[in-house]
Amino acid sequence: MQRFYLITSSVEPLVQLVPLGVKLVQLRIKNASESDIRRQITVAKAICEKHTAQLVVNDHWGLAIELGCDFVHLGQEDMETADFNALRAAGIQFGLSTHDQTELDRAMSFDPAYIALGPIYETSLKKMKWAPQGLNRVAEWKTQIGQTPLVAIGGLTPERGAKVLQAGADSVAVVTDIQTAKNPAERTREWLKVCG
Ligand SMILES: Cc1ncc(COP(=O)(O)OP(=O)(O)O)c(N)n1
Ligand SMILES: Cc1nc(C(=O)O)sc1CCOP(=O)(O)O
Ligand SMILES: [Mg+2]
Repeated sequence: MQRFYLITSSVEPLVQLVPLGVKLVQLRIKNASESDIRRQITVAKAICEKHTAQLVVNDHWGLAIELGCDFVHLGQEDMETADFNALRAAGIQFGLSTHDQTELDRAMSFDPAYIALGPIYETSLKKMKWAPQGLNRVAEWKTQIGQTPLVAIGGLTPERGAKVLQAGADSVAVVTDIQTAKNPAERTREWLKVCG
C-alpha cells in the first residue's frame, strides 16, 4: 500500500498535487450538490488515471459505482447504507474507518482493503467523540489486523507521520496539514520524502 495518502476537500488541489508523484488520493467532498460532486469525481478520476494514482471516493459509493471508480472509503455510518453486494459486484475495493474495538471487529467482518484508525492526534478538521488514539494504539491495531493494511489519520504532520509509520501504520492520511500549508506543493514534496 502507498505510504502517503492525500485527502482533499475538492478536486481543485489535485490538478497541482497529483503530478508531483502522489499515488493515493481521496476525494472527500462535503456540502456540494450531487451534480457538482459528480463533476468533481469525473475530473479527479481523469487526473488520477493520467498519473497512475489510485483515486478513493469518500462517502459517495453510489456515484463511485455509476462513474466507474474502483475504490471507496466508508465510515461506520456510511456502512449502514452502503450496498456491499453492489460494491463487490462492481469490483470496487473499500477502506473502512475504525475508532474503537467494536468498530474494528465490525469492520474486519467485511474483509476491507484497508482499515483506517483515527484520530491519531487531535484534529481540527471535524469534531470527533474519540480522544487521540496515540502511537501505542497504532501498534495494537496493526498486531490485530495482520496483513490488512492500516491507514492512520488525524492531526498528522510530516514529523508525526514518520513516527506513526514507525509504530506500524502502512499509510498516513493527511488533510489539514496540506490544505492549510502556505505552499501545498512544497509540503506535499516534504510528505513524499518522509514516506519514502
Ligand atoms: C482514510 C480515511 N480514514 C477515515 C476517514 C473518515 O471517514 P468517516 O468516518 O466516514 O468520516 P468522513 O470523512 O466521511 O467525515 C476518511 N475519510 N478517510
Ligand atoms: C476525516 C477524518 N476522519 C478521522 C477519523 O478518525 O476517522 S480523523 C479525520 C480528520 C483528518 O484530517 P486532518 O489531517 O486534517 O487532521
Ligand atoms: Mg464518511
